[in-house]
Amino acid sequence: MSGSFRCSISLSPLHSNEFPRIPVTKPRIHVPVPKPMTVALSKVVSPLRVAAPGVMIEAAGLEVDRVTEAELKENGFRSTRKTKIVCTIGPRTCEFEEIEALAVGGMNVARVNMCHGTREWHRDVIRRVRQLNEEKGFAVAVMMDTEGSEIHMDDLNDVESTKANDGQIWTFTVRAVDQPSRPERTITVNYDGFAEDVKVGDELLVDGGMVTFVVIEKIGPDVICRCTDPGLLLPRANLTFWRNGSLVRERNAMLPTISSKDWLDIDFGIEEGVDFIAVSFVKSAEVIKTLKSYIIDRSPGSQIGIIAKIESIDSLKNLEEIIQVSDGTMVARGDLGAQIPLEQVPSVQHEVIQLCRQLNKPVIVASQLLESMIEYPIPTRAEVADVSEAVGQQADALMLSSESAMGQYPEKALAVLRSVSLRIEKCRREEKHWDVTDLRIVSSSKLDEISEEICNTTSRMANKLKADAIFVYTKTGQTASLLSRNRPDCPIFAFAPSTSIQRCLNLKWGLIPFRLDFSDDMESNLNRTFSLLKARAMIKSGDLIIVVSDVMQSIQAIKVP
Ligand SMILES: Nc1ncnc2c1ncn2[C@@H]1O[C@H](COP(=O)(O)OP(=O)(O)O)[C@@H](O)[C@H]1O
Ligand SMILES: C=C(OP(=O)(O)O)C(=O)O
Ligand SMILES: [K+]
Ligand SMILES: [Mg+2]
Repeated sequence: MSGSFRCSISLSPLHSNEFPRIPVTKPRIHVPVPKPMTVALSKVVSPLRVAAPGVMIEAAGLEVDRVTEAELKENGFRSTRKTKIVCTIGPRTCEFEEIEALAVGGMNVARVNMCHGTREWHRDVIRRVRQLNEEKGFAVAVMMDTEGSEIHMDDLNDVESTKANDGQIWTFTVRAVDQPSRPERTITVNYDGFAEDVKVGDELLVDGGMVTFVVIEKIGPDVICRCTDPGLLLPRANLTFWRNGSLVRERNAMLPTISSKDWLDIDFGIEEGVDFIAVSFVKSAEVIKTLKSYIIDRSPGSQIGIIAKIESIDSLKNLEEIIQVSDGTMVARGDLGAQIPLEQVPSVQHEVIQLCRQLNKPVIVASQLLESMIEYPIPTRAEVADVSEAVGQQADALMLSSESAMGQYPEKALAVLRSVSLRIEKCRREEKHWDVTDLRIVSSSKLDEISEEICNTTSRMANKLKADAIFVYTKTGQTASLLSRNRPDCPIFAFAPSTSIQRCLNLKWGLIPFRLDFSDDMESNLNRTFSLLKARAMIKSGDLIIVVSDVMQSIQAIKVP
């Protein structure tokens, strides 16, 4: 299947919250920003809601993210957004109201990056997300991203950035330099072997080439460099070094994927009950397996999903095994682009997305999607094209990094992701792209294979019959996931018995996760669900629903009574 496709162009807006027309000649002036979901939210009044305004109570045992509920009502069933959105929480978005604004704007997963900030800072953020979920009826999942053993600069004494000019001489050192007495143009590096690994003549790339130096001399722990490509040095920026046009992987290639600091962060993540742990610089499947058994030992029955970040050369060599053992993957294009030639990044993205789909794992496309929106209120056309490509390739999720962590327009960036997703998904539906992909069998037992075939058939049936929704009653989330993998036209309402499964399903394409206690009696489950959803005006008589469950291996097509 190819990620590119044609799309007919309509001149009138399709949805009130769709991406606005962009002026062609004068960029960055007075462009209306897609309307946030707040208006729709005020309409979400249901008989089940009995507490203070905006607070959803589990009055009758059915919980759904209230923004999703609003989106469903506003856009209609088939046009509900399928592509999920991950937002990195940073200094710009860490207060309760700021996180709430992102949740209202459609954030499905909040990511904290342990590379920055203190554990206390992250704890506060995680707890605010949880509080928001509990008090306001969101189902935002939390992802903790490890620092990993990358080589990076220190935090620059807490200054926001510092400029390196052409020809200037800078010292990169592994000495512990006392902060106040640090000489000018001296940067400390976190990796002890750094000075030994580099050689005179090596190129030192900051953040994959945002600033470049050449090594001119080594004096013990100090590496003296001349700036050859000037630019801004940012706190904790990543460092790679290159020799004769190739990435140098000396002893640093032997650094453990999970450092001792990462293990402490992982303990912290387990204690705080995060939903996902994203592992930076994964090289092999082994590390994921080790982490999984560690988590099971520490926290039996834990639902924490492990996301493998594809951002190193080594991960590309072991791609399939890594994806196989992980619960999801992130195409971490930032560091990936510092380790392989930039022009190879798009094809790696395409390959990882395809492979994840085949192996039934969710995939996130990350980094620089809307980089210019750190500073500007609208994106560049090229960025919109990049987002469109990722949505067209049917990635499960898109991620904001600096745009939401420290940019000036986090909510606008989120609105752009939302509206581009809606638009491109609609194009795909109109083009009927659903019948082209041949999915390989992923199940290892005959019983699972039957479920898998049921899911494939269900999706085809739902597309052909133009069903309004697929309902899936899923105890582990697996059946829901197999449906999502088919990327059907209509939304998949996934009823799961726990809030942790509900949150984990939030990362998967097209799944609308509900928390619902259900029994083995499908008829009573259905009657109950229909009446609960009808009471909330989420379905109506006559809607065509295809129903599957992992309790009973069957498919039912039902008109809502
Ligand atoms: N917890 C935090 N505290 C301070 N700054 C942060 C935090 N999280 C993110 N940031 C800022 O947002 C930027 C983008 O975040 P991210 O993409 O996660 O990190 P990085 O660019 O280091 O890979 C970071 O470079 C940093 O400046
Ligand atoms: C998402 C990425 O990882 P991080 O932001 O942690 O460097 C990346 O490198 O693209
Ligand atoms: K990280
Ligand atoms: Mg990275």
